[in-house]
Amino acid sequence: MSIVVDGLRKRFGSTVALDGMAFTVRPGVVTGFVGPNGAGKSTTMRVILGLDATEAGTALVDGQPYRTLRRPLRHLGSLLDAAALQPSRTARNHLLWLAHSQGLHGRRVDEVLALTGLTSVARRRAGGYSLGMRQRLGIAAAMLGDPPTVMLDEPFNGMDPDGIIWMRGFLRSLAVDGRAVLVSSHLMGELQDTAHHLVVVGRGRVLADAPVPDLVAGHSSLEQAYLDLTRSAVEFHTSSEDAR
Ligand SMILES: Nc1ncnc2c1ncn2[C@@H]1O[C@H](COP(=O)(O)OP(=O)(O)OP(=O)(O)O)[C@@H](O)[C@H]1O
Repeated sequence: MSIVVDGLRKRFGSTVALDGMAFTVRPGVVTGFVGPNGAGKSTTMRVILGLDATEAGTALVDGQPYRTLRRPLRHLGSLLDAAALQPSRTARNHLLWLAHSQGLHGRRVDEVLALTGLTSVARRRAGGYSLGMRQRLGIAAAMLGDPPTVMLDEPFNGMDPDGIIWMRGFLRSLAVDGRAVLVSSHLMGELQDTAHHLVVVGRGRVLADAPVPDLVAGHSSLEQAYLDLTRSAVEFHTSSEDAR
């Protein structure tokens, strides 16, 4: 298994962000990570990267905590926040800086620029990029280490229709290559015809974890299946509501 998350628990003050989150992400599969606002998707991804601590549970990448991996970008490429870049650097310099800081060959920079369709704008300052272009740049950075596992938080945000079509094809091509892909979204439609498997979460826990055809069975559409599953989990979970 590429990513294994088990029994994660985390609170922010009285807010329960993760309440026993547990799932696995497998190679050759696009796993959609979906749930309403505040369900705990971003927090889970931050925990996987070792950016947030938990009160309980484990998150392993290739069998190890991410922070203990010697060359982490060669194991897991991730995009959490497309806005997190140095605006005065060109996209190419941003990637070159990242590659060098991680001991990766500069040659890979031109490959990931081509992979994400950014070659013609690579010498522009990243600060002038639209959100959709920043998402592509973030994905280019995630692909620098040619990782077998890719984790993207809301990569469709800010993408125009062309970008959305490109993103869908890109995600599926990663799976065809045999990579494990975890991609979050709070809009079911974005993952239609893209994800093979869905982990549906609400209030910090897994509500369903199944192949897309299994989830759709018995519902009029995938969207309806999602709405039925998450109906009881659309409000934030606070300790005063925690009656268990
Ligand atoms: N740094 C923080 N401080 C306080 N509360 C936080 C913090 N980060 C997350 N939370 C809370 O933890 C819960 C889970 O948030 P998280 O961002 O992980 O959800 P999400 O599923 O990614 O939501 P969205 O779809 O809106 O991005 C929410 O109630 C959120 O308000």
